[in-house]
Amino acid sequence: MYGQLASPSSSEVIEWETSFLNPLTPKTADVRRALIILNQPFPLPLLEIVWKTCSWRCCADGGGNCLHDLLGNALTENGQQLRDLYIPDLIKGDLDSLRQDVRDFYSSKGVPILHDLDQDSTDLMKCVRALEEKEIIEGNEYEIIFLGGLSGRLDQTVHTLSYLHKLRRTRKKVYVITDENIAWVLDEGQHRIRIDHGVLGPTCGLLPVGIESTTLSTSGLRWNLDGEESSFDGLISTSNHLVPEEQFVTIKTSRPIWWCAELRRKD
Ligand SMILES: Nc1ncnc2c1ncn2[C@@H]1O[C@H](COP(=O)(O)OP(=O)(O)OP(=O)(O)O)[C@@H](O)[C@H]1O
Ligand SMILES: Cc1ncc(C[n+]2csc(CCO)c2C)c(N)n1
Repeated sequence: MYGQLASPSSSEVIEWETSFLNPLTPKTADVRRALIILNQPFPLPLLEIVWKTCSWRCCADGGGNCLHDLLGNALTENGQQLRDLYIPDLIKGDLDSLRQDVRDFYSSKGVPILHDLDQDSTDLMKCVRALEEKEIIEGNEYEIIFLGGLSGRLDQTVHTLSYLHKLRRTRKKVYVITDENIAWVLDEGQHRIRIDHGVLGPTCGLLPVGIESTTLSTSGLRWNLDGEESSFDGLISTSNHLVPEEQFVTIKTSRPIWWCAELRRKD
């Protein structure tokens, strides 16, 4: 399916699951995932989980600072530098945020650091372009996990919302994960999301961002919709709840929407 449009046919139900967020799930060889670390703070337990599930890891410019600083000079139980266990495959961007000491550290570890001066694309887009080049060589599409990008600067947050909305046309699965949420775009059509209640919940939302309006029908939520119109200017399902007894949430939408679910805290 690589290189073709990812839009679903009208009768197809797209299946989603987030078992990769559960540290107990064994890594499956059939799904390749790429991690793109953005310039936003994230906690170590979350990094450990998303790092393990991805086979290609890239830092978008100042994302390299976040990775470097989070790991600090901590040692593993064997006395190894923790930082040495989290060496990305690439750092890319306009490099106006990557600090010199971080650049020197990762350079010394052999990480390619690509300076892309394009002033019409963001560091996030530059990293996706690098992944696309890799995919062309390998002939395989990766699922993407962006770490960060939904909080902080409003222009960057809206850019993330818009960019994933557009990526739905060419890619199958793209997720954004922050310390509080996992979120992704559901294209128009029918979706079934397997809910791991140990990882997700209790709150969730269906967000009509970037569209005039959509008609929504859902099951498995505390407040379901039944062919109702949802729009930015009208009804939006925020602060909805997953139902502990329900293993799946189903969503039928006439236009693309953002779906988000709260991540359960691990402390
Ligand atoms: N405050 C923020 N809120 C949300 N996302 C952010 C924020 N800061 C950075 N990002 C994400 O991290 C990426 C790398 O950020 P960095 O700070 O290195 O570059 P930038 O110069 O601010 O962003 P860009 O060059 O992409 O406009 C950005 O492309 C963006 O996707
Ligand atoms: C209409 C328009 N608005 C803003 C920018 C600025 N811009 C967008 S992406 C980017 C690169 C950041 O690393 C920069 C500077 C532009 N080019 N075109």
